[in-house]
Amino acid sequence: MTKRGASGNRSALFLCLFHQEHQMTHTIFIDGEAGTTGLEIRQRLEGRADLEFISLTGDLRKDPAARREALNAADAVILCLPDEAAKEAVAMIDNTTTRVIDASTAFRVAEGWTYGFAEMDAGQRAAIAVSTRVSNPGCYPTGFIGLMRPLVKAGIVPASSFVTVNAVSGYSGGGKSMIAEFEGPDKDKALAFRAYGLNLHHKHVPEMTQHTGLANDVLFAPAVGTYRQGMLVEIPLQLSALPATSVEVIHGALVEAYAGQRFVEVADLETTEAMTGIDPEGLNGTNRMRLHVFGDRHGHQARLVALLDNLGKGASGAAVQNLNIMLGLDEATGLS
Ligand SMILES: NC(=O)C1=CN([C@@H]2O[C@H](COP(=O)(O)OP(=O)(O)OC[C@H]3O[C@@H](n4cnc5c(N)ncnc54)[C@H](OP(=O)(O)O)[C@@H]3O)[C@@H](O)[C@H]2O)C=CC1
Ligand SMILES: CC(=O)N[C@@H](CCC(=O)OP(=O)(O)O)C(=O)O
Repeated sequence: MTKRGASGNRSALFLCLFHQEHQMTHTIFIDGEAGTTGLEIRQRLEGRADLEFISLTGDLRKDPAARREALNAADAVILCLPDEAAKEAVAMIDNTTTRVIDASTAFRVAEGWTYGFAEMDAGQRAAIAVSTRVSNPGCYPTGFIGLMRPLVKAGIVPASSFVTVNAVSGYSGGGKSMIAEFEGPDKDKALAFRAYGLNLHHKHVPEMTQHTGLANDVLFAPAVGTYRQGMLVEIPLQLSALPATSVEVIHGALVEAYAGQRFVEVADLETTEAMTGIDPEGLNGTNRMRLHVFGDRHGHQARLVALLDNLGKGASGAAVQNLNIMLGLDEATGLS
């Protein structure tokens, strides 16, 4: 491992470039590297001989000049910042070559950005591969869109439907401030379980609605629990309110939509019928998402449930998957 300035006099900015000794090919800058999502991305990229990293430490982390220089020196940047800082970072890029993956909510329904959910459509992976601006999906939307988009596309759920989604997340979903609330000195004051988003204006509603093709805003009811990581995203469906359908038809549509995908799987109906509960932490540490269709095969109701790690397929894992795709690599490099 050697350490050098990003280029020429850039070393005056104490901009440090860490790289492996051999065949360095792609230079990566993670803006917000010290945050919850940034740290997880860095861990997943650790030890990759094909990548070199620009890293800003100390006061330089938030220094506009140092960030501008890093953003323009990198081949690819991953923004792990609050929305406003992400917008600021994108505006600082004044070249046409730096490729951007934004983990925030800022650009998920924005013109000119590609939604970074590779499995959501046959052409999405190819679109990500050639895009210079990729917005990483939100954690809850990954579960919701994963379940709902194939059903709207197949006409099983009409686009005009009024859909509700319930969810529970570990507290790492709220970033450093929520982690401090649940792990800091006042942790005893944190509720074991709390419903939130009670004003019904959660920031994920636009992307959940737009990327499923639904015409009406989704009614989103999230909650957070006293555990760090992992989530369940659930869509309750009254099948009698839909055009003739069944648990088997819904399950079949999901199986067909995700056939051959490495990171999105559909639990078989025998498995879901035997389940008496579902653990939100069940896929922690992975980039996988598992979709379940619960319900009586001859019944009139179903509960569709996505299980994922909010920091895995819901954030950092997906960001690494998108980076791999954009760099023309096997999308699973460094992921499990
Ligand atoms: N946590 C999750 O499960 C998910 C998060 N996301 C999104 O990823 C983004 C990051 O979230 P998360 O990692 O949870 O948040 P954190 O609060 O844990 O981390 C954000 C980081 O950004 C840094 N930062 C803030 N403003 C600036 C700035 N102007 N310049 C440089 N650095 C700055 C913070 O610095 P400091 O350390 O000083 O506070 C912090 O290190 C958000 O947009 C979030 O919505 C997406 C999917 C899931
Ligand atoms: C528990 C919790 O607070 N979760 C966050 C969402 C975390 C997340 O993934 O938001 P983005 O994907 O949009 O960054 C929230 O509801 O705002």
